Amino acid sequence: MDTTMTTPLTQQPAWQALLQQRQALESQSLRQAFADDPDRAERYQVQAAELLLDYSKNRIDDATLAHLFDLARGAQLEQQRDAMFRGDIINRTEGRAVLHTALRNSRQDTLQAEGANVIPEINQTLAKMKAFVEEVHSGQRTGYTGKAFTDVIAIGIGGSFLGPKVATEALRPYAKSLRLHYVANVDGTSLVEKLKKVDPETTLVLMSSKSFTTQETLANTESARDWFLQSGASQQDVAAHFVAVSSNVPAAVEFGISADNIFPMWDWVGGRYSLWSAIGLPIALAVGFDHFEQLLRGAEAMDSHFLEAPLEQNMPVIMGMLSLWYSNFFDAQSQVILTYDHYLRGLPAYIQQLDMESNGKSVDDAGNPVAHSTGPVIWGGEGTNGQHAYHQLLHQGTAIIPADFILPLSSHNPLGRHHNMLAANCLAQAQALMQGKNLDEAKAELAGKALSEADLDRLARHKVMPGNRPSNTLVMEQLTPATLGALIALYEHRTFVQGALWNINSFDQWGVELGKVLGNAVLAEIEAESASYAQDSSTNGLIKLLRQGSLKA
Ligand SMILES: O=P(O)(O)OC[C@H]1O[C@](O)(CO)[C@@H](O)[C@@H]1O
Repeated sequence: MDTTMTTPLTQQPAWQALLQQRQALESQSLRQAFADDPDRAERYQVQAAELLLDYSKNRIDDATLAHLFDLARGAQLEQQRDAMFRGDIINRTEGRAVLHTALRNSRQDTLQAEGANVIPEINQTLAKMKAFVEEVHSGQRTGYTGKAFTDVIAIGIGGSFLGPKVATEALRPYAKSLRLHYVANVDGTSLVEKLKKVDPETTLVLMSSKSFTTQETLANTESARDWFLQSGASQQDVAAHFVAVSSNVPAAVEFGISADNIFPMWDWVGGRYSLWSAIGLPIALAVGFDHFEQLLRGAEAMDSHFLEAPLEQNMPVIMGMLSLWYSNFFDAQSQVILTYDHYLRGLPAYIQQLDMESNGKSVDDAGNPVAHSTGPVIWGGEGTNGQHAYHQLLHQGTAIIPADFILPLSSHNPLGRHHNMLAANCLAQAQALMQGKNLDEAKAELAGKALSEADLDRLARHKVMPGNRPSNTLVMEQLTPATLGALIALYEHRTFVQGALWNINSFDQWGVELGKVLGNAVLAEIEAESASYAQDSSTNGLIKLLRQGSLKA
């Protein structure tokens, strides 16, 4: 089914209504809205898959929400969502289905995509992963000298790195004894520093690359293999220590990975949506296959909610529409993810790739320039650290930066009052953003200080906080494999919702290609016997410096 929108988004009646709504809300005070309506928090709250979203501190009212859902219906969001889950070719620039949801689908035996039933091969791969993880954990599978594995060097980049790394960090309380070390960057320092910590006899090298063409991952794997061979191991021993995950099995075999040690994935899984596939093998090695399965089940619970809940009570839809509301109607150029759990410290970087590589597009499905802004800059970090850094700008900067606060109700590490303090900071930050501080309040704070009227007025102006700064608060009882799975799936679907509304392809990433091609040409120039200096003058000058290794002329 072609789900391409017939009426462009900006020409839909709901878009026009939202423009007016934006004007009407200009004078809205969120602080006043809470004072006027004691039920506001309860009304603007939704629960799904063991997560609770409080979206009451947003620049919305009932009319705004109604128009946003109208806009979603006008854009055929439900039909587009169903097309994705069904396995239609919705990544039309690459001619691919988009079926990360099939990877965590325990309800169906059959799902046809790109001409084949994908469920049996998913299940076979899960079974192969399970067996492998159990063999490593039990010591049945050992290194070439018969010693049990103690460490895993997991090599991959982008989607073949961020998801596994973030999940491994987040699920640390569930960790088994294997130590995971992630290497992504082609900077040799990254690999060298990790290799210093491990013993080749007890180290498994797990390379993940969907394409098996990624320069960084191939270079790191080759260097890891050199390190292994230089330690006294033979070429034959490589088979016991090197494992690959890839959709390009022939390339992995050609690289020298034993066919038994290759875990397949498929074209219909986007890299940044792939942690649910064999790309998640490092997660299963870190925390056990049972916990990996719970991660899948948590994501599946969010999938069911996304598929079944009416738009008005649909968590990913609400979050996606709110995000669009600020991007398109408040000119919010960035959004911040603030995790109040140390184990979730890597999540902002994960969501950054997920959202920015998906929705950083400027042409629509037909290739025409979009008439509105698309993906915002996503950034963030862990609370409370950010409160002593960039929160200043969130509170008093000139830009509106919508924030997502993420908080488990209890900690895996109860330590005195620490969790209460952490949680209080989280709640207070959202409250401060929402209510702000007006001039009268700022002046009242200064009353009694020995200040002239002029100085008091000047100082008070510096202390004013505009308030009305929107945020969501996402809460879970505890960070578990299931709640982590639901949380990540929530952001995947939020990303989808926005891409669907904007009528862009959230599943390709052509923008990363040019740099790769130019990088090869520049590398050839740096390494050439005699450089031709055929680039622009800036690049030529920098190549010259690199070849010299000196700043001297
Ligand atoms: O898994 P691969 O094919 O090595 O790709 C790694 C990453 O590189 C990208 O293609 C971008 O260059 C991402 O989309 C992907 O997650």
